[in-house]
Amino acid sequence: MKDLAHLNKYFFKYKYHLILGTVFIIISNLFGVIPAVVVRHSFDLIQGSFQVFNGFEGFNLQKDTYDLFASSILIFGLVILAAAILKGIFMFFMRQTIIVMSRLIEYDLKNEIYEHYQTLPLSFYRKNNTGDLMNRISEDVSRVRMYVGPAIMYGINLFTMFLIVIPFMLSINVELTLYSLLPLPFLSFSIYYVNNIINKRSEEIQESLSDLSTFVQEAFSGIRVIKAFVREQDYNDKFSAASNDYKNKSLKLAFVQSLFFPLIMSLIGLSVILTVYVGSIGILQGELSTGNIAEFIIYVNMLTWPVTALGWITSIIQRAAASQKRVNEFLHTKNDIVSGKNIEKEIEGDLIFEKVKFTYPDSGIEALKAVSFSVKSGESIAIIGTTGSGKSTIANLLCRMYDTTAGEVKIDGISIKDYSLSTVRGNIGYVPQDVFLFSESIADNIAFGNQKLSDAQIRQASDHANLTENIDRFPKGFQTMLGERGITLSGGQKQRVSIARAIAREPKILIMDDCLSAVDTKTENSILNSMKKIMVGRTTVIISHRVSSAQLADKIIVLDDGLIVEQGSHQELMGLEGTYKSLYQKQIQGEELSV
Ligand SMILES: Nc1ncnc2c1ncn2[C@@H]1O[C@H](COP(=O)(O)OP(=O)(O)OP(=O)(O)O)[C@@H](O)[C@H]1O
Repeated sequence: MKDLAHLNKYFFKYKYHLILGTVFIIISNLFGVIPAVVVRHSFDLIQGSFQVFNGFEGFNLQKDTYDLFASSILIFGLVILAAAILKGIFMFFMRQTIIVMSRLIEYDLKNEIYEHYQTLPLSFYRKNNTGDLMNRISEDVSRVRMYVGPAIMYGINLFTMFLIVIPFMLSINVELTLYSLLPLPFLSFSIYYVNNIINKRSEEIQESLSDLSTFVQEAFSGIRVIKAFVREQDYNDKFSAASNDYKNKSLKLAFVQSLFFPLIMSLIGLSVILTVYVGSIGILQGELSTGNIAEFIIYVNMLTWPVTALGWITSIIQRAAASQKRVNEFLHTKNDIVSGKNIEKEIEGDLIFEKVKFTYPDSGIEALKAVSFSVKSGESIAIIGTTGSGKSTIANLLCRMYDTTAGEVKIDGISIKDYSLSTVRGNIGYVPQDVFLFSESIADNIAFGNQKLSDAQIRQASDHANLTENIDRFPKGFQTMLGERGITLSGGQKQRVSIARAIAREPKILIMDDCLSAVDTKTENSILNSMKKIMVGRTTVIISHRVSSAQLADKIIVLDDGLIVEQGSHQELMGLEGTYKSLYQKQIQGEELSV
């Protein structure tokens, strides 16, 4: 329950909604009681009037009595109608305040979570899968909304209804009150119990449904492989099994749900029977009138829904607390990538790695072991090495996605940890190894690096990435949509859009993480050559498997298992007769063979 305390700040923010809502609930309940009292008077009036009416048998006064009686009943009817309308109006206001408040809190909470997600480091995203992140911001927030809206509303309703109705009942007859209220706690408990079973089974269904969706999504994303390996029948069988599981769970839920209403109805019926039975004894003893019984039946009906709601509210609160606990777990996750001095200044692009060690926190893999190198601003450096040697880790540390385990990364002689994150990342144009393009137009994907770009600037960035020629071939050119609703670019085209995006922001430091692996060596060289123009005045870090792209850099470092094994210019490394040279020869031979 203490997890729900996180929401108190929102109740405070929307206090006027809450206070007004409570007032509206009280007023609507008062209007709910009026008909019961009027019904008692009507019943008693009918009974009394009949005796008078019969007493005037044969006299003219009999008609007058009848008229008086009819007009009184009409007035009572109108009062009941007016009370019902007013109750309805105030119920409308009640929902317009409390349910609206819950929607506002839901909106704020979603924004709070989303904003917080964005501050969290990459390591957080490695640990938690996307489905989980999505669930907490959608499913869990919806459950929490059920607490801040309906549960609060029906909770206040229950409380005020009891405070208003019970004294009325007690003032008429204590014994009748006790008997008619007797089944209600059972009703509440049964609803709580059955509701919990329903929730548990619904969750199982939800899980089964999400398994089913994941299965279908994966099957159709990989349809090419399934068809190529003739695995359709196998997948059909797997789908039927998953679908069957979903069906069985749904049937189990339908069974409990079928019990739900008969259970409520029989307990309510029991209350009414007890009221009529005990009330009739009261009438025989002359303590009660028939009007009292009618009035009590209305009171019992009025209390039935709030009492039913009690069980429901309890299980909503329990679920909301569990959901808020999950939400809080993420909200309390702190971003450990914080700035010491928050320096914000123009940077030149001098890079220094000083005995940098780095171990990935989640896997414990030591990716870099005392790596030292430096690059002057405006120079280019190539990082080359076998897979898993730690090349991308260097890029991650430069973008400050992670902090070093030991040693220091410096930009312009100042520790990267002292700059504000936006200064570091705002000055870096990063082309990641795994290209990610948004489902937007090509122009929007390129301009992502700098939202204020003109069309001419977008075209220029695309020229530098050797991409324009390809784009001009699409009928809609730069406005061509990408992603599910658009076209699919080839691997090499995607990589070049990603390069254009990084160039477009005119960064001081450009990091290209193996981003030309999907183009052939010839295209790679022509891209790198055309990029030479834009590399002027920028520090460029080229991470690659290929010697062909490395040799264009002013400086090359060769990594092996987290250690720098060679460093220098292409000429110097060729002179060393070491790893670089043998890699060079192997790759040149490979290219010659493939020509
Ligand atoms: N996010 C991560 N969490 C845990 N371990 C990681 C993570 N990223 C990389 N590693 C591990 O760190 C080591 C270095 O990985 P890195 O990605 O830097 O290699 P790389 O040289 O860029 O390889 P490649 O050329 O295949 O991209 C590898 O052993 C890898 O398994």
